Amino acid sequence: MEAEAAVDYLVDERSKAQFDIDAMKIIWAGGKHEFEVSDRMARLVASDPVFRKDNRAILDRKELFKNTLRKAAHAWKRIIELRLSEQEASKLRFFVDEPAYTDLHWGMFIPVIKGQGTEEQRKKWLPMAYRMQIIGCYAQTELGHGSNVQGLETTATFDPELDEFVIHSPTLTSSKWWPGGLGRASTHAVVFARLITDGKDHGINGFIVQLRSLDDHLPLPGIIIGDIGMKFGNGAYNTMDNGFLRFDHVRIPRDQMLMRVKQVTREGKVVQSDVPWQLLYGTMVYVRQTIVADASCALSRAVCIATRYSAVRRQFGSQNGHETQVIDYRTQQSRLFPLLASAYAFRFVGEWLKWLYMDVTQRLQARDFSTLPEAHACTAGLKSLTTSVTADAIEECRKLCGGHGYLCSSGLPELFAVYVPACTYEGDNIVLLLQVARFLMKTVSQLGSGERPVGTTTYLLRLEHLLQCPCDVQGAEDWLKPDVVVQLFEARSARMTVACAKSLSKFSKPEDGFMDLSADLVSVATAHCQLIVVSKFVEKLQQDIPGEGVKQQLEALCSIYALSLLKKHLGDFLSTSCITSKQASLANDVLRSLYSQVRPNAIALVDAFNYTDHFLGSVLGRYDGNVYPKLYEEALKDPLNESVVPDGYHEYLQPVLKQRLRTARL
Ligand SMILES: CCCCC/C=C\C/C=C\C/C=C\C/C=C\C/C=C\C=C\C(=O)SCCNC(=O)CCNC(=O)[C@H](O)C(C)(C)COP(=O)(O)OP(=O)(O)OC[C@H]1O[C@@H](n2cnc3c(N)ncnc32)[C@H](O)[C@@H]1OP(=O)(O)O
Ligand SMILES: Cc1cc2nc3c(=O)[nH]c(=O)nc-3n(C[C@H](O)[C@H](O)[C@H](O)COP(=O)(O)OP(=O)(O)OC[C@H]3O[C@@H](n4cnc5c(N)ncnc54)[C@H](O)[C@@H]3O)c2cc1C
Repeated sequence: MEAEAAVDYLVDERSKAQFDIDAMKIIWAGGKHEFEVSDRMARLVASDPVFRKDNRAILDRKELFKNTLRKAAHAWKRIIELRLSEQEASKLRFFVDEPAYTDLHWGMFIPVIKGQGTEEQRKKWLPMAYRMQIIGCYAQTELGHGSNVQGLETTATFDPELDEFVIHSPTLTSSKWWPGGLGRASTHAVVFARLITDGKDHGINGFIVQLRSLDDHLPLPGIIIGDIGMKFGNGAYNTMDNGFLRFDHVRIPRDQMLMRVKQVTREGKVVQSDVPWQLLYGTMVYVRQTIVADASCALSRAVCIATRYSAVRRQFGSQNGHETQVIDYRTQQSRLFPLLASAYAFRFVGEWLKWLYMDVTQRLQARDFSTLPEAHACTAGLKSLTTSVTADAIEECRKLCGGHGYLCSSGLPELFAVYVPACTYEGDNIVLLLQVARFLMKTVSQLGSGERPVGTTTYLLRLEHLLQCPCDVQGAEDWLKPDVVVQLFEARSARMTVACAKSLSKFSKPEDGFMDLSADLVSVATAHCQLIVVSKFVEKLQQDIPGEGVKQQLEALCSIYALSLLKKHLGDFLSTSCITSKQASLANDVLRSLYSQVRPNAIALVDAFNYTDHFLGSVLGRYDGNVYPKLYEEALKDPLNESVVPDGYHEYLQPVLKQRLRTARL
């Protein structure tokens, strides 16, 4: 095939932008320093051949896993050689873009020891973990128990004679099953097990258990361990060694029980410290918060691919002598631009959630536990909302790219396969929304008792007003007023919450009500979480936003985010009498004009994510838009194209063809 000169097919599109893209890049990254670090690490990874990833879909499992080990080791070598900071190292791992045991080591094993260990335990274990002299994972889920943490079966029985715990898997269903990094790589795990002393069950707790020898990596006596097998998709999450683990009376010293929440004395007495027992779930709160930030990355990545390709792809019609760019179809815009707006919305809510998490952590250190329930509800709810939307959005982006979106070289199938388990891990999304609903029902039920709602539920203090207030939209332009929109989302959430609370109160046993009304409770929790995202976007815009035209673009995206939600959940808004059908129709008109406003800026708005072609891993999303020759190039790399006549022709194709010839002669 003829070699084509490097042409930037998207130059025209970029010249249409009406805002300062460099300023937007900094807003997206969360600051100048963050942008600089992220940009440097992305380039570092992209320029290193060890980090190539275009062959993942065709490697077999063993090659794939070995390759991941190689990349993780190389990443660690670079981190040491370049003396990277923790922030730089974590960005580097992010841009390597391959699930690996290191995610669990840095993302859960270290945080669980930090959060649930005593100072002595932190001093002993963390330095080894930071230097990667031990590799750890987070072993909570069992074959028979995932969502219901209190139902775990693994036991940790105290033996006062030897001052040790005996860790045991009493049944098949108590086998640990799923922990990432467990199957092949980890030397240690924090294992969640039932604490038993003197025949009494004290509920679950974490224990540091060594699994494999530090000399030859063989499993230690009493440890039965392996990988749970292939998961959804080619490549994708199969680079990760999710594992199984059974214990046959494995002994560990008493001081390997993580003792910040509960302690066991030398005599076997259990002492509960004054921190809330829910801190045992603290690592999950931490990770849920990072998953929200990660959702905006995955979503923006898919949207970047679909937007660039939509500007390159032409079908039907006539536009300056060419067919029409598919991005100019209203249907394409109405599917794509709400996703672009959601990417920005999730970025800002993720930033806010990080702040909330830091705030609750500082308060906990100062023994103020008052905001813990809200932090749990926000992290659980936003993890659920953002991952569900992102998973659906990646699939929508695949469809927005037509047939070529289904090719692995589009990057979308693998992104989807890697991303969808986010709806399940760190808490099934429905189970987590039910936690939010429980928190909302409790908040509403306590309103009369003088307990003041805090943070994101403060709007419930204006319940009387919100239950009656009409929507202040008279003309289309009123839909662009942030206070009008926020109040509308508050009214919808408040009305749905109260309606559900009333229905619940009719049940003599609250648990029965929760079972019966659980589908409605999930809708209530969703409405509350959407309110949080809308209001955090609006709050972001009240800050100083530097850069020509940047604020205007973000205002348009914020309105698109809110009004497209309104359109999608119109039933909620109409059935709670929050708006009239006339107002709904005005909102639809405004959405159309907002799409026109965003259209010339669409390419620049996705360029602001600053993704390298290496990270995007997509022929369709290439920065230069040079899609067609590169699709050919990728196709020719497929192993099937290595020979002109396929392997198997002589055994299986030729005989069939010959047989058909004979039949034809008959
Ligand atoms: C593609 C490239 C990859 C590169 C990666 C690079 C970067 C990635 C960046 C970010 C992503 C990060 C990580 C993701 C990556 C990979 C994933 C890998 C790992 C996944 C790990 C796991 O999945 S670990 C296992 C997780 N398991 C769960 O989440 C279990 C869910 N279940 C529960 O949490 C609980 O069982 C429960 C909450 C559902 C119920 O609890 P329970 O005690 O039984 O009952 P109650 O409902 O009665 O609750 C009692 C009270 O406690 C309150 N509460 C509950 N939870 C908490 C909490 N966490 N904090 C505070 N309070 C809590 C609850 O509200 C009740 O309070 P009240 O009594 O007042 O009502
Ligand atoms: C890729 C991946 C990586 C993982 N990594 C780890 C890890 O590193 N460490 C670890 O410990 N675990 C890990 N897990 C396990 C994960 O945390 C659990 O799978 C998750 O918490 C969901 O639990 P479950 O599998 O028991 O689902 P289940 O609870 O069995 O869910 C099945 C269905 O039942 C529904 N359901 C359950 N309870 C209720 C309820 N009360 N009300 C209404 N509906 C309900 C759910 O909505 C779902 O539709 C990982 C999982 C995956 C997929």
